[in-house]
Order: sequence, then structure tokens, then C-alpha cells
Amino acid sequence: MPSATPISPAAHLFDPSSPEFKKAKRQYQKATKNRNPEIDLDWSPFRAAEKRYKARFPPPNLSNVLDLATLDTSRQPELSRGIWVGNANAIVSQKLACPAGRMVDAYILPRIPGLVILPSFIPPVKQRRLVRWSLASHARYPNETNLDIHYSLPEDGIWNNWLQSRDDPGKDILVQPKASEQGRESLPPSGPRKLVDNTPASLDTYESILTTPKPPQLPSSTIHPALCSSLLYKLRWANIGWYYHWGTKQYDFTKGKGTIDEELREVCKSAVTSINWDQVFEGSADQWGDAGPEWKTWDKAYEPDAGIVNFYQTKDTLMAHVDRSEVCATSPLVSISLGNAAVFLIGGLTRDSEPVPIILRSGDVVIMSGPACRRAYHGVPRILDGTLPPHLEVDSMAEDERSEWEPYENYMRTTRINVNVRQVFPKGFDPGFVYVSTA
Ligand SMILES: O=C(O)CCC(=O)C(=O)O
Ligand SMILES: [Fe+2]
Repeated sequence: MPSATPISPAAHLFDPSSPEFKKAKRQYQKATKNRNPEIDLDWSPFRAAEKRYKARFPPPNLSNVLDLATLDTSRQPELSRGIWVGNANAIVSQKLACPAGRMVDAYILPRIPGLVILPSFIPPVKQRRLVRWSLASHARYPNETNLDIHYSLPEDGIWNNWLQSRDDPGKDILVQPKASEQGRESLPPSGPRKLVDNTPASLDTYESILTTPKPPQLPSSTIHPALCSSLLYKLRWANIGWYYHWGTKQYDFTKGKGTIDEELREVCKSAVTSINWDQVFEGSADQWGDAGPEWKTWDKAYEPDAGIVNFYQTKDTLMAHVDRSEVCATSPLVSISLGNAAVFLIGGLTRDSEPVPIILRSGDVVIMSGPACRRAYHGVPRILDGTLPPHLEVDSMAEDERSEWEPYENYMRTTRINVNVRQVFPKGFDPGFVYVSTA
């Protein structure tokens, strides 16, 4: 069923005469009535920026947010979708020269050395394939998701079961909590990703990582059976490659390595080899320590082996954090945005650096690389509702493709997917071998 162009719910928040504006204002006044303004003074610059972009009232002004899509006239239909548009000149950026034989738009920001933005790197057809892959092929056994901790999920995953039940609600499976099956007492549900500071991984700390106990996270004893159709909106992440242990914030190498999808691997490798790294890291060789200018070998040495698919509903956020569990502390981390746009913040090695705000839209790729950027605080304080691009809607598709895509469009209307791909180990490194030889 073709759907009408959505009006972003937030659009009314900019109109003081609308009931939505008045209601949001009342809620805001109620919520802030007893707030001590002194507390605000203690916020770090990163926290203050998170608050600014999270705010429901008044809604954030995005004129200081970098939005490189505004430079591309072919993205106009996408930009005119919602109310959320930033500014291409908000932050100083520089377009990279393309390496020989490659025609890719890539930008660096002098304020965040090692960060590269590739707007529209993923073409629409590939965006749709990655959305299907994320939901139908990847967020299911044997890959771990946030829901597996608490529920005995059907083996073909929440998405595929939900698809079957769309025509026949009687097929909407009731998923049982694990705790009731196993009769265990335990911790409360995990909820959003927990952001605990951990020791940065490196080859020196590798042995202690291997020997740190990694008890399985216990399922909640308080949750109830739930229908697949409702659990779908509680899906927050699915693991890629090496398994990650959330309790210790370390990889659990004893579980072996999950496979990396071949198309995803190709996308990541193609992004990394499209970049003129000499230009990105010009003049920074002295910051790379003993390993020297590693970027010179990334065309051959870059090999993704882990990651996470993040699923955000429009009210979800990802708080400031550093991804420091990977032994490779400088290799590119490739981050792919799909669906609704978001405000992404990236700062420095502590929360005290003022972060740079960037709008990431569907098909954009961000690469975080090098010693400064790979260990920089970053987060996602806002999903920008109503920004699903036209090419992810059935209206833009040929008649015979529409019915297959329709459920994806429905889900993606309120969703942003981020495929976040990392390299844990240097290419060819054998983790088992090092463990035995150093024991
Ligand atoms: O959603 C994003 O753009 C960033 C996700 C992220 O930082 C992470 O998965 O560690
Ligand atoms: Fe991250």
C-alpha cells in the first residue's frame, strides 16, 4: 500500500500556535520547574551538546550542525522531506582528492583528524540490500542480539516471524522469556547499551583480556512473554564477527568468530581503499608511536572482523562513549547509516573537548581512524524523525518491487540503522597462537 509523504511530528514544534507546541511547552515547564540551574554548570562540553540535541522542547536548531548533503542537488528530495536540515558550512571541512581511478566524494574535518565522511557512498539499491540484510539475515541466530539475553527467540529471527504474521495476526508468535524456562533469579532487563568505561585493549593487555572471566549475562526474572510484533521495536543491536561481552566490555574470543557478510566486507574495504590516506594524515606521522604511519598499508592490511548493527527508534539515543575494545587502536572503523537521519557528535579523548555535530543521512559512511579519532568520544543524541529518504519508500519503486519492500518501509519510517564495522586484530594475526605461546 503506497503511503503519503509523512509530516514530521516535530514540524509542529516550530509553530507556537500549534497544540503540539503548547503541550511540549507545558511538559517542559513542568519537568524543569524544580531544576537547579547550578547543576547545568557542571556539564562537560560533550554532555551540554548531548542535552542540546536531545531536547524535545524547544527543538534543537540545526544551523550549527554540519550537513554535507546540502551540497548535493540530487539529494534535494531527501532534504525537503522533514524539517531537519543543517548547514554545509557549519564546520570547516575539506574535500579530499580522489586516489587514481576512484570517484568518491570524501571530506575531512581539520578539528577531528582521522575522521572521514563519505556522503551518499552507498547507492539506494545497496542501502535497501543492507536494510534487508540487517533485519532478515543478520538479526537472528547464530548472531547475538540484545533480545537473546532475555528471550528464547525463534531461530529464524524476529523479523522473519513478524513478516509471516502480517497477513495472519494469528501467526504472531508469543516469545517466552528465558528466565521462566530456566527458573533463574537474576538481573533486571539490559535495556539500552550500557556504557561502562573499560581499559583500552592492546597487544599488551591481550592475555589479560583472554583470561578475564566472562560470565553469561543472566536473563531478567521479571519480564513477560511478548509478541514478535512488539519485540521488533525493542531490537537494539545485533553482533557482527567476534563476539562482544557487554559485562566486561571485552571481546570473548573463546566463542570463536562469527562470519562477516561478504557484501558488507566489500563495502567497507571499498570505502577504505577510496580514501587518499596520505592527505588525511599529512604531517601527523610523529603521533603514531612505534608502529609508524600504519595508514600506508591499509589498502592491504585493513580487514573487518567485528562490529555491531545498531537499531534506533526515533526516541533512542547513544550516549558518549569510546570504542576501545579493539586491539587495533588505529585501523579504520567504518560506520554506515541507513534510514532516518541522526545527529552524530564526535569530540576528543575526554568529554571536555567540545564535540562537532554532524548530520548523518541514509547511505552516508563515516570512517573513524588513527590514534586521535579512533579513541575519541562520540555518540548519537538525536534521531531526526520524518527523514526517511524517498528511495526507501515504495512510491519510488517499480510496481513489482513494492509489496516486498512495504514491510521494510513501514519499519524504517521510525528507525535508523547503523552498521558499525571494526577491525579487532591485525590482518593474519592468530589469537589462539599468541594465547598458547604466552601462557
Ligand atoms: O550510530 C552511530 O552512528 C554510531 C554507533 C556507535 O558509535 C557504535 O556502535 O559504537
Ligand atoms: Fe561507537
